[in-house]
Amino acid sequence: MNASNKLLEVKEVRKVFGEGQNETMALKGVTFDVLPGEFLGIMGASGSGKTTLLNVIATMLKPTSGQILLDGQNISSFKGSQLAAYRGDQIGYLFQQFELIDNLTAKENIMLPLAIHGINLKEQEQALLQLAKLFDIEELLNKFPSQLSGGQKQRVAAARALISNPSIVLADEPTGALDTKNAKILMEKLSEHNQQQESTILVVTHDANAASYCSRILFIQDGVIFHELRRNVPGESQEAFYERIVMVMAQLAGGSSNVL
Ligand SMILES: Nc1ncnc2c1ncn2[C@@H]1O[C@H](COP(=O)(O)OP(=O)(O)OP(=O)(O)O)[C@@H](O)[C@H]1O
Repeated sequence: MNASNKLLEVKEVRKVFGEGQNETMALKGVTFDVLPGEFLGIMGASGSGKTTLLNVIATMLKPTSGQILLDGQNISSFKGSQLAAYRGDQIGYLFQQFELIDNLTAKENIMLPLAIHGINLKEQEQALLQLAKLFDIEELLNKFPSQLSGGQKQRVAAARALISNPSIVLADEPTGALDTKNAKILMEKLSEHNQQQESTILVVTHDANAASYCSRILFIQDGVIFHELRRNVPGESQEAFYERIVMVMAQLAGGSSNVL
């Protein structure tokens, strides 16, 4: 761990797509830190820059300017094997549409990140079983994605994101394709993992219910962070935090600047 104890440092990150008349400035100087063990939510309207932000952290996009440090190391400068190691070992990614591989079983999908990196799968059985228990998918491990419900698929995908014990899990609208009940189950399980294993999770979401499981929420609008909510723990119930999130969202939708 670096001296500052910050896991992730996002510094003045800008991202411009296209040029001239087609230019879109998706991120206009975003700065924030993530501490180890945080469950951080990123909220904002459609087109506000949430996915772009997640993708520059995941190194799927290169920032136009600014820096992103993980454990003090500038990830934007990573190349070759260092970049592959960052993507493979340090990051777990959870997608809205699950992105499971159809012709692999649930177990094979979960183990895939380890297999790709030549890790001895036998030695990881214990980790697999723990995650399968947490996400309640023990009975589903030998099934193929086509045999699973959406909620089950996303819990398999969550186990895959966590199996390599990444430094940070990046989740892009992980409840976006789920019904209310399955969204709640997924967020409860992620929250349990975050609290028990002190995993660090960054989740982009439109959904105030999903966001209410987070310990802190950054609101992004037009490519800048303009508001932050922190759950007051201990003391504040999830319901009370949810109410505060909804209030900020309502003020923003109404164009009010009272929250700033
Ligand atoms: N590859 C791209 N080329 C050009 N413009 C892009 C590209 N990706 C995103 N943008 C633009 O950047 C801005 C931010 O997009 P982004 O996808 O990050 O928003 P978002 O907050 O994730 O939206 P949503 O909630 O709808 O997914 C938008 O104006 C979008 O049109």
